[in-house]
Amino acid sequence: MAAVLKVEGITKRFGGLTAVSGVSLEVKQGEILGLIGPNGAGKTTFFNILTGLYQPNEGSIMFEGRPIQGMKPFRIAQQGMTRTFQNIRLLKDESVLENVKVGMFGRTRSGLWSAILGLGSAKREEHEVTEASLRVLELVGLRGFEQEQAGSLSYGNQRRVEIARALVSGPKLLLLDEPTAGMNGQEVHEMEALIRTIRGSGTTLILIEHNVGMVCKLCDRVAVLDHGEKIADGDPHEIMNSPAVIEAYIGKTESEEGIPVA
Ligand SMILES: Nc1ncnc2c1ncn2[C@@H]1O[C@H](COP(=O)(O)OP(=O)(O)OP(=O)(O)O)[C@@H](O)[C@H]1O
Repeated sequence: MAAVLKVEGITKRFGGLTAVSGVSLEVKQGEILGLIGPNGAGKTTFFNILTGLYQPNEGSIMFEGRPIQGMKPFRIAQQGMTRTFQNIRLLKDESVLENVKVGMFGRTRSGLWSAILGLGSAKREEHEVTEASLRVLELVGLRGFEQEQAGSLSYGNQRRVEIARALVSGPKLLLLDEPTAGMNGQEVHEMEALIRTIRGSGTTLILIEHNVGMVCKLCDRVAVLDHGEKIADGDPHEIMNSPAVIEAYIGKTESEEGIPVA
């Protein structure tokens, strides 16, 4: 399988703190890659670098064979890499439909003046954006909710709106930052099914997730960050049993601390 994303030697420093240190990673077409690690390991910083919010101090990023460093976030989204955030970021007073349409910002061809003057091309485009938004709402299971106020939806459904917004432009690679954070068991179960549906529609995914059970069930491969470094990359079940990964999660081993590890 071809690599959709190829990251080599990415480092990001904040003053004296190295949040991401020499990380290399490949993501193949059609796979779900889990990105895990303890709190503060550098996972979100890594997403922020991929999507252009932060510039790395070192390293290179190739997306579909083209370098994307230095591009602004909206340009990277135009290239086909979109994301959701750990904290839900919706226009809570706007309708679900309007929130999803925001995901097409920068993708439309008609200029501001055609829209203001009500020209036919702008109207056609508006219709296409609405149709695309409704299709993606169907995919995430929210058809029928399009006129609801986004802020009035349940937590789980607000996350679905965020995902719909990230999907409406038809990305090749979707980055999900803790999509099940704060969800109950039923919502987690539904999110797993949605992620499978998204992959089934041909989108490659990287998933930051603390729910290890879900990672094992869903991901084809898992990469582990600890203190900014990639300490493992491979089959989810093998990774979860790796001593280095167990130690990263539960701290020092009994040989160092004299405390039996449960
Ligand atoms: N803008 C910033 N300025 C300074 N330090 C930052 C900044 N962003 C992140 N950091 C630091 O970089 C380190 C990695 O943070 P990051 O949020 O990437 O970790 P994480 O693995 O996503 O953690 P969590 O699982 O808790 O979300 C942390 O020590 C954090 O405090």
